[in-house]
Amino acid sequence: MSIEIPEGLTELLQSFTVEVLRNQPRDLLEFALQYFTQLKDSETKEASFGNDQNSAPRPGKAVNFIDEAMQIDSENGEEEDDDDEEFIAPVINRFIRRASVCAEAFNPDEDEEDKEPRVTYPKTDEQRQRLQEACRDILLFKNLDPEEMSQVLDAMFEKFCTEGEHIIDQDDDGDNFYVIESGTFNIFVKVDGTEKLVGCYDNRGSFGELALMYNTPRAATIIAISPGALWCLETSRLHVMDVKAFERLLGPCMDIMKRNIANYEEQLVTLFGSSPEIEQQSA
Ligand SMILES: Nc1ncnc2c1ncn2[C@@H]1O[C@@H]2COP(=O)(O)O[C@H]2[C@H]1O
Repeated sequence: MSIEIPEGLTELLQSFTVEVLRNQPRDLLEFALQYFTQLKDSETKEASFGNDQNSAPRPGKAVNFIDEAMQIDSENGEEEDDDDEEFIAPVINRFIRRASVCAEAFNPDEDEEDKEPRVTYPKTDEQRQRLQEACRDILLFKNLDPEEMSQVLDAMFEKFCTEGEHIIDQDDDGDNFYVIESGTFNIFVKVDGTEKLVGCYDNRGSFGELALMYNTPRAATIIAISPGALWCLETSRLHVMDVKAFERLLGPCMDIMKRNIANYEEQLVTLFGSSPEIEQQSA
C-alpha cells in the first residue's frame, strides 16, 4: 500500500518541531495552537497583500517574525527572559522558505528542468580526500547516503583564511555552514553588550549551523587565530539534495541542534553565570 504524503506536510512538521525544540513549551497543545494560528494569520495577510504578480508566497517573506521574536538584544535580554510564559513567535526556517519557492513553481513535468542547476565545485582527488576526511565526523551529515554525501561534497568549496580574519560576525545573516579542515578559531559571544571569548575550535569541527537551521542572525563571532582552511557549504546549495535527503539531514539535525544549543548555553553559564542570548533563542 502506498501512502501519499501531502505536499508541504514534511516541511510544516519539521518547522513546528524545530520551534518546539527551541521554545521547549510547557503546554505543547497550547503552543501548537498558537504556532499554527499565527502561521495561518500570516499566510492570510500575505494573501491579502498579494496581487497578480506576487500572490504566491514571496521567498523569504512567507512568515518572518525574526525581527520581533528573535532579535538578539543583550540590553533588554534579561527582562525578556523573566517572562517564561511569553509566546515566542515562530520563525520559519530556510527549509520552509525554500518549500514556498518550490511550491510556487511546482509542476511535476517541469520540475526537473526548473531546478536550479546543481553547483559543483571541481576538486582534485587530493582535495576531495581532505574534504572527506574533514567531514567524516560531522554529525549533520551522518544520515546521508553515499550518493547524497557525494552531492554535498561536490557543493562545498575550499576557503583559506588568514590570522585575524572574521569568518562570521554575530548578528549577520547566515550564508555558509563551515567545516574546519585546519586552523584555530576563537568563538566570541556578546554578553551584556560586550564580546566575550567563549571557546575555540582547534583544527576540527564545524560551525554556522544555527543560522542555517533556524534562519536566525548569527549567534556568535568566529575569528581565525591562525591561518586555516575551511570547507564551506552555501546554505542555499542544500537543495542539491532531494526531499528525502533533506528529511534525513533534518531528522538528526533536530537532535544535534538541541544538543548544540544546550552545550552553548552550558558553556556561557559556566563562564558568565547566565546566557541571555542563547536563552532567548531556545527558551
Ligand atoms: N556559545 C555559542 N553560542 C552560539 N554559537 C556558538 C557558540 N559556540 C559556538 N557557536 C557556533 O558559532 C556559530 C555562529 O554562527 P551560527 O549562529 O550560524 O552558529 C553558531 C555555532 O555554530
